[in-house]
Amino acid sequence: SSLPTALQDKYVLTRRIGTGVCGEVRLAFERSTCRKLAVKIINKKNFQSEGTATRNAETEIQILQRVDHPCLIKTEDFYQTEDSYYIVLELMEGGELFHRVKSQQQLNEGVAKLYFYQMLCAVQYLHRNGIIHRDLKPENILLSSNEDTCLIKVTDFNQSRILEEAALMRTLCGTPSYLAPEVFTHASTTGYGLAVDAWSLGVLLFVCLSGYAPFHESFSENSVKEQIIRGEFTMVPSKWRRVSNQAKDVVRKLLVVDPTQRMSVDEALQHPWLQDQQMLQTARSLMYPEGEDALPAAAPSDAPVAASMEVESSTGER
Ligand SMILES: C/C(=N\NC(=N)NO)c1ccc(NC(=O)c2cc3cccc([N+](=O)[O-])c3[nH]2)cc1
Repeated sequence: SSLPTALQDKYVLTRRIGTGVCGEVRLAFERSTCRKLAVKIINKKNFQSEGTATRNAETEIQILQRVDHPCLIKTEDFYQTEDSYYIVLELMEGGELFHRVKSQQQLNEGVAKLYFYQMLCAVQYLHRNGIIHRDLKPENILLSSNEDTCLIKVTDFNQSRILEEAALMRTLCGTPSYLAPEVFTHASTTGYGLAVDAWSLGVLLFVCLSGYAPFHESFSENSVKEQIIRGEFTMVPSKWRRVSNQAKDVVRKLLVVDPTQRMSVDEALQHPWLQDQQMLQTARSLMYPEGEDALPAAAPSDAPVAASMEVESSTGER
C-alpha cells in the first residue's frame, strides 16, 4: 500500500506485529536513530464518523496527542493519506494483555493486581480529563515487556468520548423548566457515562484473575447480552479457588448493573485489595522510573518533618 513518503523518509516499516479489527501494527525503525517503534495503520473507512455525535476521527487523534500519563500509549508522530492514518507509537514488546492471559491460562493474583492498579490509574487520569474510553478490553491493554512485572498502557481511543461539559453548561443556562432531572444530577454526562469504564475494568479484572470471560454464551441459556443486562456472571470454583476474597470483592463491586451503585474508579483505588504497599512501590517505580527526585520537591521547606513523615506512614497517600 502506498505509505506516505514523509513517513518513509523518517522510518523503515517492517513486519506486522499486531493485528486489529481496524488495521494493523507494524514494527518500524527510525532511520536517524535506529530506534524501534510501532506504527498503527488505521484505514479511514473504519472510522464511522457517526452523523449524530460530535465525535470524529480527529477526536481520537486529538486525544492520543493530548493525553500524558505513564499508563496511556504515547504517540511520537502522525501521518495520513486519503484512505489511512499512520500513528507512530512507542514499542510495547510485551504485546497485548489478551495473549498474555491466554498463554498463562490465568495470571497470578499479584501480577493481576499490579496490572489492574495501572489500568485504574490510566482510567482515573482519563476521567479527570473528562474522557470516557468506552472500549476497555484485553486487546487494548499493552504490556511493555515479557516480564510479569512490567508497565502496562491503555490504547485505542476509537470509541472514546470527550464529555461535552460545555454543551451541558450551555443547557443549564437556558430555561430549566423543560429539562429532565438527570440532566441536573449529572447522570446524563459525568455520572453514569464514566461508570461504563468501571464495568469494563471489572470484566478485565475477572479475565485476568480467572482466565475466562464472565459473560459467555456457554454459561447460560440467556444470550450474552441478557447475562450482562442481568449482571449474571459465574465464578467457576476450579478457576477461583486460589483467588482471595478481597480480589473477588473488587470484581463483584464493579460488575453491578446499576451504574449509580457501581464502584467508581476512584473508589476502586481505595479498595483494601489495592492498599498493598509492595505492589504500589513496584507500580510507582515502573510508572516513574526516574524516582522521586525527578518530581518537583513535594513538601515546602517549612513543613515540619514529623508531619510529612506521618503522611507517608498513614495510608501511603501519593
Ligand atoms: C491508537 C490505536 N488504535 N486506535 C484505533 N482507532 N483503533 O481502532 C492503537 C491500537 C493498538 C495498538 N497496538 C500496539 O501498539 C501494539 C500491538 C502489539 C502487539 C505485539 C507487539 C507490539 N509491540 O509494540 O511490540 C504491539 N504493539 C496501538 C494503537
